[in-house]
Amino acid sequence: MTLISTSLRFDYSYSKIWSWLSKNTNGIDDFSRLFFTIVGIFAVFWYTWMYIRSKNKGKPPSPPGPRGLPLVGSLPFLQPDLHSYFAELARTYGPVVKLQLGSKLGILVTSPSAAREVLKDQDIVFANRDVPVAGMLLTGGRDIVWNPYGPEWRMLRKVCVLKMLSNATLDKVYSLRRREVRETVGYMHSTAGSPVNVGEQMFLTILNVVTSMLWGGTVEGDARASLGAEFRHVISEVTEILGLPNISDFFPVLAPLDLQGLIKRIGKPVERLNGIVDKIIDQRLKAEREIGSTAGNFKDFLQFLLQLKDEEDSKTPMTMNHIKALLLDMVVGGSETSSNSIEFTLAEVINKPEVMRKAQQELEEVVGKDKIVEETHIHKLPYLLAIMKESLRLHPALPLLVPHSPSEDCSVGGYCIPKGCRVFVNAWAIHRDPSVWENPLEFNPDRFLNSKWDFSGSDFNYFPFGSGRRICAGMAMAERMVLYSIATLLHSFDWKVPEGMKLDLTEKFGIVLKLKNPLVAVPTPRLSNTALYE
Ligand code: HEM
Repeated sequence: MTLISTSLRFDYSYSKIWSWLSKNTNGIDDFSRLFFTIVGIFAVFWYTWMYIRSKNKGKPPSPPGPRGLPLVGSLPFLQPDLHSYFAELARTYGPVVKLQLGSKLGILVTSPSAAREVLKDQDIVFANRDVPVAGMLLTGGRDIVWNPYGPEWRMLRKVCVLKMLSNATLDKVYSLRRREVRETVGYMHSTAGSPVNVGEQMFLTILNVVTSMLWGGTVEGDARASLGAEFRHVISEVTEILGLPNISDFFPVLAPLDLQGLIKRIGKPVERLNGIVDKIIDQRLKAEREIGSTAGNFKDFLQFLLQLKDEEDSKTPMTMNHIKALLLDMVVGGSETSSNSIEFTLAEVINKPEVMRKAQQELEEVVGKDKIVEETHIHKLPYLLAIMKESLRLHPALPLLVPHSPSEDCSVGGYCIPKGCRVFVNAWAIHRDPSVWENPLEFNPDRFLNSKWDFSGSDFNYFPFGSGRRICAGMAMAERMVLYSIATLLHSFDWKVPEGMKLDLTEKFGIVLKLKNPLVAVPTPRLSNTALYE
């Protein structure tokens, strides 16, 4: 009986659907039409949901995060200072946060244990980059910074870390660092009593060191000075644009429209940078043709790289494009990072006169007031090292590192992290975590005296140079250059802000963190013998 009535009901329903679907609208009942539409939609959703559930069975959940708007996600809510905005989101949602940025998924990592999972436990999985459109324009993604993890990246990194920026090579080119730092001291002495734009001076110093290491023999005299000023302009333009959220990255289909005009804006400085590097390489090749190769005696990195290219005996040969990309990495990656760090350090020290006194006292004991600082002194200056560490804790040059990207689906902090997303490890926020650091916002170098923290990236409470395979390739050079410069500036001068001006330590986010308002300070010579400033 039940079977017959069920079958009759089914036949009845079936014929209703059929009459509706076949548009046989004779006597259509609006109610059943609506009913079957809803049931149909519900069935589709239900099957889809069951399918996704069965596929995701056993998979960890997605990280929590703000809901965002349809299509654009959280893009309209991004704030200019991404590092502090991301830290705020972490306070609301936890150490692993999901942030939908247009069609791209961003993952924010803001705890030492989650950072360890990304940079150590799953180092290889996360060793890729999500290359921004602007980064592609700069080097075609073929340099160390943007190259995916693989043989090409390994070859470039080996050349850079083991040959060009190794301690042994850096020792060989100390005279270049010394010459540039002494020149800066001489300039500051000649204008003593007047305000100095510290960041600008230190940028030129570092840039001259880096470029003399790279191609020192080629560009000399006035050309070198004007090249320095031009480089500063184009490099700060490039790093500024690299740090801006670009709609073309979040909606690749819209990339050709360049809606914010960022690609157009970065085009000019990139063209100029490429033009300068091309010209320098051409001049060198011409000189080698005319005078003959100087292979054998180490002259500079360009000579070394051209030699490597000619040898071409490895499986991953060095090409001219690689050489250009490496030179650009050194110039762009090495200059602003170091000079901004020196500027932040000096600003913090000026803000704390007792720290300046303590550092100068240490310098007097180790160097004396009748000699100049040499790089060999820096290993004997523990308080100065503590000052550098504390400055990089509060103001890490790359506050979100260079974003990493996983090569496969994986999990972090118990959450599912999909392949290809953009992972921001917020070193800046971790360095200010009150559960790790006492009075985290206070500049207090003492916390690093006799401490276990170093720059090796083995402790995930403190990693200003990153950690793991993608750790900074120029760490050895940065450490020497920043310490040597700070030691020399504090040994040679007393520093104060100009009368009537206030020291402003506000930061401005960019791929490289900077002071919002450049540090302008007045140096007063503190060594009695003027010969020590020549
Ligand atoms: C105070 C100065 C510096 C700081 C704080 C710093 C910090 C960093 C950080 C945090 C990263 C990213 C690590 C990651 O993604 O996990 C990085 C990458 C890099 N840095 Fe530095 N850096 C500095 C100076 C330099 C210098 C002087 C050079 C070269 C002359 C340099 C060359 C590079 C390169 C090539 C990479 C990319 C490494 C890769 O992707 O394999 N950096 N740096």
